[in-house]
Amino acid sequence: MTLTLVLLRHGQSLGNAEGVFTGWQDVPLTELGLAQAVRAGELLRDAGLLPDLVHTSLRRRAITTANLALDACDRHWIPVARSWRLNERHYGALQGKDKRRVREQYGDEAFMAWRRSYGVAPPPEEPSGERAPDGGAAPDGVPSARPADEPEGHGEALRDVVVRALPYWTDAIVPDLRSGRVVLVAAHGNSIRALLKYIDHISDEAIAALEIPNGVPLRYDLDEATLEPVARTYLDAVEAERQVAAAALIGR
Ligand SMILES: O=C(O)[C@@H](CO)OP(=O)(O)O
Repeated sequence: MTLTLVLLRHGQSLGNAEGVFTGWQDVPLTELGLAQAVRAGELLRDAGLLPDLVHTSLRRRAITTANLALDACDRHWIPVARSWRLNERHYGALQGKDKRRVREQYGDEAFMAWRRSYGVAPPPEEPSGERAPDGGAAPDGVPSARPADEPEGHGEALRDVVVRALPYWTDAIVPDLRSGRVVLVAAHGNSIRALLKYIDHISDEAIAALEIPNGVPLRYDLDEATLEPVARTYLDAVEAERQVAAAALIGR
């Protein structure tokens, strides 16, 4: 017997479209992102892969994506759980900064180490009275109240994301999987990379090459006893591959 997990990175966000480091900032989906979210639900419906419950981060790009996808496959009513532990990696001082400018200023090596290495954390935020303490203000400057159980964010290496996401995997997601239900996790590029680092035993070096496309459901069949992956499938492999290839151009 296998257990069924579906991982879904949010559709294209405003930060993605503008080439800006987003992290814990709470940005909306673009028109393309909204369409990708609906398409994700249609893919789930067409594959007969209907989630029984959903876990999301606390950011609207993941929550909106889950809502639209679930509506498109008539699973809008399923139970939902949310946690800051599924949030995007906190990008420290880089949040809100233009990726191309950061790459030009600090060079390719630092740019890629901050974005894709396992152990290198982005530079810490400068203390400033004008920003929300969690960097959670939307780009238009409207502050967003921090959810009650969300700690103040600091720049995180992917390693830090693994450390804070794993308790949620073990205590919240795994029990739902073990109950035999199809579990959807709607999250972010780097929080999904963190989960896959653990689930797929990806080495610290190899994780640098892993890119997660926007809005393409990724199905994992896990061995019931060991939780080892038996199969992994993007529901639209062509679109996933197209986006992964395009990711090489981010910041260029
Ligand atoms: O800006 C971010 O928060 C992330 C995800 O969009 O960017 P990157 O892909 O560079 O890690």
